[in-house]
Amino acid sequence: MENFRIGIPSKGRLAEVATELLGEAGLKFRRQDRSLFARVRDMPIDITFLRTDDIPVLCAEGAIDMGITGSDLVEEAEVDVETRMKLGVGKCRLALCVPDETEWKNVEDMKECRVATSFPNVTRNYLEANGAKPHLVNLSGSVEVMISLGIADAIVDLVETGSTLAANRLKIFAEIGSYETVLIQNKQMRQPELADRIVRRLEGVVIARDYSLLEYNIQRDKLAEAEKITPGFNSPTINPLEDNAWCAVRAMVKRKEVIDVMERLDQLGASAILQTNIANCRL
Ligand SMILES: Nc1ncnc2c1ncn2[C@@H]1O[C@H](COP(=O)(O)OP(=O)(O)OP(=O)(O)O)[C@@H](O)[C@H]1O
Ligand SMILES: O=P(O)(O)OC[C@H]1O[C@H](OP(=O)(O)OP(=O)(O)O)[C@H](O)[C@@H]1O
Ligand SMILES: [Mg+2]
Repeated sequence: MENFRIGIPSKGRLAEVATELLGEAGLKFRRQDRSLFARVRDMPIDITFLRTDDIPVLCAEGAIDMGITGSDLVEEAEVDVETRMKLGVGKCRLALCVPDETEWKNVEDMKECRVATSFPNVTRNYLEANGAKPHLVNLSGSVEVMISLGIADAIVDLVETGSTLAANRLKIFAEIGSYETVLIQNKQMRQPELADRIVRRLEGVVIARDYSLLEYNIQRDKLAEAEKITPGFNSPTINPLEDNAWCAVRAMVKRKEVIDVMERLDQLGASAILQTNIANCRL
């Protein structure tokens, strides 16, 4: 049987993100200079390096069995693929943006305007659903300068920090959607067991990146309250201590909440509160 194929971006901001994720999930490969293929060590899998925006259609057509790309590009491609999981990286929003000093009050006002974008399908669907029939100017990049070049009145583009908008004296008028990097798969999967194995491995890495392990000692009569602060992924692990009035608790906590949770445990009277980062996990 032919090797299973995973398509990942050959360049751009998602190229390294995808390689790193797969590597942490134990799918190791080395890309030779400019080569379009790499074989995964000890697994019947080939990695194909592709343009990020071609990955959805190539996956739908069966050129690759799975792919890593942006969910914005999946939506724009309007193809029939299955999204297996969100990868917790590459988060951004697609927004309709206008000059800072705009006089428009809402999207319906923008009936006859010219909109520059590299997302024509999503843009048309959104504007038509909101009662506007725009003239679309289709571009593949540098969309933000099109208003000052005089060829558009508004743009639809990705926003992450908002610094590109600010630099061009633009502001968000309406948010169209939130997106992130995803793992997609062809609908007629030839090797579903292998696909599930890859998903499980990636889940281990994605969840581990998102959580820390918190351990602490707490008086038994305060345990119920402590458990409310750290309910864990399923439930916390409780162990007895030599002093019967105390017990040890171990629970997974969202990394971005760790500081706040530690503070609340401290206030409750917990001691020896330790945070450990998790490299990988199976839950
Ligand atoms: N700030 C951002 N701007 C654009 N895309 C982002 C941003 N943050 C995350 N992404 C995601 O990355 C995808 C773009 O990936 P791509 O491989 O084209 O990277 P790139 O760095 O924009 O490359 P290029 O220089 O070819 O434009 C988007 O479709 C989106 O899913
Ligand atoms: O909100 P921000 O953090 O400023 O990020 C958003 C900007 O980043 C992307 O451009 P990119 O760097 O991919 O350049 P490109 O236009 O050449 O694709 C995107 O198209 C926006 O212009
Ligand atoms: Mg780009």
